[in-house]
Amino acid sequence: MNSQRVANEILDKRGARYISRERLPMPGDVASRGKRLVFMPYGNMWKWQRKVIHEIIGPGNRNVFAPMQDIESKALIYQYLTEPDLWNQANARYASSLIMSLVFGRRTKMGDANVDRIIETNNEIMQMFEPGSNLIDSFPFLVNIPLPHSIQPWRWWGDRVYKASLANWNEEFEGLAERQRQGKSVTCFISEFQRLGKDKALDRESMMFLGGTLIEAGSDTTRVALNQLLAGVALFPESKVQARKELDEVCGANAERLPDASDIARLPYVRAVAKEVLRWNISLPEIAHSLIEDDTFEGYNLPVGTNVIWNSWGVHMGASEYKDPDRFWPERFLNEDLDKPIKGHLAFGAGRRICPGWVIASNSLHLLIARVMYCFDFHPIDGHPIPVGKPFEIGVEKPYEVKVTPRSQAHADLIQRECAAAANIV
Ligand code: HEM
Repeated sequence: MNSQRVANEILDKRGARYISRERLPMPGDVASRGKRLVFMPYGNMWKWQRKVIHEIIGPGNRNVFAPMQDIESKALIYQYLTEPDLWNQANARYASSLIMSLVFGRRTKMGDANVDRIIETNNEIMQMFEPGSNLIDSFPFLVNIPLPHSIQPWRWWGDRVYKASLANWNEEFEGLAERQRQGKSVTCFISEFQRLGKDKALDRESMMFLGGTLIEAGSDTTRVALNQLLAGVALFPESKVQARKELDEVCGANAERLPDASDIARLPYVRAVAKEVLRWNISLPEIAHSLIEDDTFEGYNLPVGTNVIWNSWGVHMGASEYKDPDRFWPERFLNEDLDKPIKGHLAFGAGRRICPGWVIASNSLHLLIARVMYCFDFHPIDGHPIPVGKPFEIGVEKPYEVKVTPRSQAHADLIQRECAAAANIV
């Protein structure tokens, strides 16, 4: 699907039909045993898990998790101030720590061993998406042939990733159980899940996959969005000037105080930046939906089982969809849909499989953008042009070079005063 019009017609308006996922035997069956929500076909288990996620981290509970967004964004800007060259690792730490706090109630530092292992297995899952990376996604019938394990190399890889994922998540479950025994646990997705008795409905392995999938789905995406922000502001500094007009009005032109969550309603430009960050030079891949009954669309016959996918780069960077698409220009989102974070782009997908973390993700972005744009300047570095016009690399290495500096001494002092404690992760 090469336009938002068609994607919305199909995925939104006819969403109940386009609700399943493309069958990907390697990441879905072998490496997940059908238990990773992202690859799960439509059915009772998928419906139940989506409902529980909505209940626990949906719009009704946004305030429960707001303190985590507050403390992690403070820790991030403190790291920008004190270790500016490590901005990429700071972004990764922020994203991992936020989602880990949300799911297991545990903050994480740079170089956290289990986070690194989780990122590694997640990268392997992403590699499984790449065309030609494995035989069974091209020839799915192979997965059902009872061949000896020794002649199925795809199973060696898939089984290893499956076992590694479970071992990583088991460590988090054990850690949480220990904190609960010691009376040191904080409210998080899994503790709410247990409090509501939802754990009674799932075997332990499925519960581990549910928690683990949230970690996987919520960390890289947030990190990549942050990388877009820094590049967009560095290349198009007029966005910073506009953002600061409203930020200075609300928080003072001389670093009087940090923006906080209660300011966001008065910061429309910041909310527009969040949408532009998700659109501009989009780097994350899309995931196909699959049709559960026959359909016809504008002359095409689409039988049950057809996979449909939106062309994320083509839509978001296409001149037929957006004026001057290469320009990081948040003003384009200052319209009647500004307060609908999922409208005007497809970065969270669409329809019944739309990202269930979009409320949390949007709130995180709003607070972060307000604080980062209020306090920091970003500049391209001579001899290291920021490569736009194709998606940034989404691996853990720096996708580009950028210079991070505090906006003024007063802003640096403000960060020292208000954020040092948040960066002290024990
Ligand atoms: C900037 C941040 C994020 C972006 C850009 C993003 C984007 C996406 C996209 C494009 C999809 C596929 C949607 C579709 O098929 O229509 C998705 C699915 C998903 N996302 Fe996110 N996401 C983000 C953050 C999060 C967070 C914070 C969480 C968890 C708290 C999360 C959990 C999930 C899950 C569980 C799925 C699978 C849904 C399903 O298959 O039914 N995401 N996300």
